[in-house]
Amino acid sequence: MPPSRPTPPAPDPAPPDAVRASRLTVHRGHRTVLDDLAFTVPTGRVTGLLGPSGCGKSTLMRAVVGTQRAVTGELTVLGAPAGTPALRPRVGYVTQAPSVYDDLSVRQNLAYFAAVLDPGRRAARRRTAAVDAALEAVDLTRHSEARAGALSGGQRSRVSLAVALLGSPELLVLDEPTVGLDPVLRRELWALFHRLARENGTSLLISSHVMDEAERCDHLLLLREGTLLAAGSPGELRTRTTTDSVEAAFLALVDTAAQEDR
Ligand SMILES: Nc1ncnc2c1ncn2[C@@H]1O[C@H](COP(=O)(O)OP(=O)(O)OP(=O)(O)O)[C@@H](O)[C@H]1O
Repeated sequence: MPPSRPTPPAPDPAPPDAVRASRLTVHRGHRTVLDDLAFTVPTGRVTGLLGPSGCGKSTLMRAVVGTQRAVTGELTVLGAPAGTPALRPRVGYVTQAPSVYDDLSVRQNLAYFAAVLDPGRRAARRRTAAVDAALEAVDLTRHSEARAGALSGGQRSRVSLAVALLGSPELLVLDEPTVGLDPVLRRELWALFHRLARENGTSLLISSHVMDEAERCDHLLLLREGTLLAAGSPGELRTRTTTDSVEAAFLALVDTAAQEDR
């Protein structure tokens, strides 16, 4: 009888999704701003949240980080209900308005937030290392002594991003981080996002209303007027709609949705 072959080890189970939403609905005033959404944000990937201005991207992000009121449905973030206090150090959030102190230098800004996250004299060395690493990640080492108020808009938003990177969050939620940046800087930031996903296993949820940025994402959530038009990789969306760009796919999906509504 031939010797029996050893059974190959079972493949690693896929990690649970970083975010899972079902029946997610948000009312603002008398309006339904997000309407019955179901989606996932995969772990360790770059997920783009794409859609025109006013479609609800910022509202969805606020719901994920737990700062949005009147959220109903199920929304699980890193295995816990969105907004659970224990999630705070595990989730980094950068809003559209850079939150930096203008009268402090770039390094002082980061040192301040590092001290809030990791206080105490004994952590001083660890804080310096974290600040240096964050400065380097966003390519601001050369400007570390500059006063934040004297930086360009793009540099200021990179300071905000560096603050969000300080605690090495498992999930990074970035609201239009590349808006107003020149194409070279945009390319560098997208390279950084993919490096964080690949090397650190960070999950990133990044909003943009610029469709060509969609092509840079691993996974996409296409939002329109508070509803989810489609989700999938750029390739899947192009194939599904027999188009050759995510922008064309988006338009085809809008047309299909309009026909279904008629
Ligand atoms: N306080 C509010 N009360 C009622 N409706 C609001 C309020 N704030 C925003 N909205 C509406 O909610 C909708 C979604 O806004 P949101 O900021 O989430 O969109 P967005 O896709 O992030 O837009 P942008 O890309 O312009 O930032 C918009 O139509 C907006 O008019």
